[in-house]
Amino acid sequence: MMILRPIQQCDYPALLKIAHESGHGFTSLPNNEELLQKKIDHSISSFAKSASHPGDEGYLFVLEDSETGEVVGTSAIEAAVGLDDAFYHYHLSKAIHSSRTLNVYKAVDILTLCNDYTGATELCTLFLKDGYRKNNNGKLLSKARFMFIKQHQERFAETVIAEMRGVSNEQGNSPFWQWLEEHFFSMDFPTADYLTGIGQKVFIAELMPKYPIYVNLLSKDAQAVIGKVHDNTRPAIELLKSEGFTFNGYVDIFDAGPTVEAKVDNIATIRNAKSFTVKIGENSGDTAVMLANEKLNDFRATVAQLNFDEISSELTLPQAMADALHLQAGDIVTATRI
Ligand SMILES: CC(C)(COP(=O)(O)OP(=O)(O)OC[C@H]1O[C@@H](n2cnc3c(N)ncnc32)[C@H](O)[C@@H]1OP(=O)(O)O)[C@@H](O)C(=O)NCCC(=O)NCCSC(=O)CCC(=O)O
Ligand SMILES: NC(=[NH2+])NCCC[C@H](N)C(=O)O
Repeated sequence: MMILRPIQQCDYPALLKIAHESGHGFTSLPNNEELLQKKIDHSISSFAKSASHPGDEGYLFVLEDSETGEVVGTSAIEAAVGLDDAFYHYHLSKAIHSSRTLNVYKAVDILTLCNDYTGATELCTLFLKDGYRKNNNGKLLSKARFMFIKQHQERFAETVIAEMRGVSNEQGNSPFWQWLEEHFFSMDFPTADYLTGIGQKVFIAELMPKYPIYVNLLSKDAQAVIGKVHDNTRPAIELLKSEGFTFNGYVDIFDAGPTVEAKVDNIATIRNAKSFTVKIGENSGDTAVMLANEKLNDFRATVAQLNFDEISSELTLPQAMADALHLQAGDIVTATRI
């Protein structure tokens, strides 16, 4: 069984390995042992804390193969971004340059530096090991976060965003960054991304062009990747689109990857998931169902093929599955088709 749960101290070696495997542009998992250890500590204290509104909490989940005990993936939620450091985006908008007299009409795209998503909840750190990219594992990692948000809405903001990894190659060259580097910085993309990941984002943003940039003045290669995702990130953005997330013109200031957004009440899993009372017994069906207990620091979620009656107020779970989800007969489980 694949079980999603909050990260624990003993997961440190697995997290270090994932930080290595996730590669360039995966900002939230830099190869920095001290920072990764801090992330674990911060997550454990966030799950343990009582919170009545979104603050600086960060919730880091891991996916464990219960048969082998191996940790094969991560996903995370930042309760509110930009509350103690500035959180930047470029916003893509249009300006019309027209002259009736000369019969000229031109619509030009403009990138403007902004902090519009300050206070939003951010989904991040979605990564699944190669051999495990099958059997709904990616869906579980991405979507179980919405069950957690549904159960603890007071801990999260009304707007939920995700910054998707933008285009860069294996060596870590990003066409958008290339242009910035040439004109404003003397630092490569992996270094800028690394500094952001370890929290030195403000220092970099100070060097960014402050005034709006006309997109048609950028190199053709830079223009071509604005709002485009890294090939490996296509499944991640598809998963969010299936939940109702949309692109509203906000892009990353370094690689121009798109940020997608949804209002919490419009997220499909949050709308569709329901609470059921657990019954213990045999259940062999063919509906793929995502299930989660309703605990905080003992949160557990999985996906299983079940006989699933959405109208009923009860859901029958085999003993082994109930055990893996830390549930007993009579407990409440959140469930939805996946
Ligand atoms: C993102 C995951 C975890 C997703 O796992 P899987 O690859 O197993 O997912 P999947 O179930 O196969 O695919 C999910 C959906 O995307 C569709 N899909 C897959 N590949 C596609 C492609 N090339 N183009 C269009 N759609 C595609 C599938 O058909 C499926 O939709 P249907 O079910 O409809 O068929 C993994 O790919 C991964 O670890 N990627 C590398 C790391 C990465 O770039 N992570 C995102 C960073 S950005 C981030 O972390 C913020 C975002 C966030 O936190 O959510
Ligand atoms: N445009 C970017 N590179 N943004 C960061 C993308 C990666 C992802 N949001 C993370 O958690 O690290």
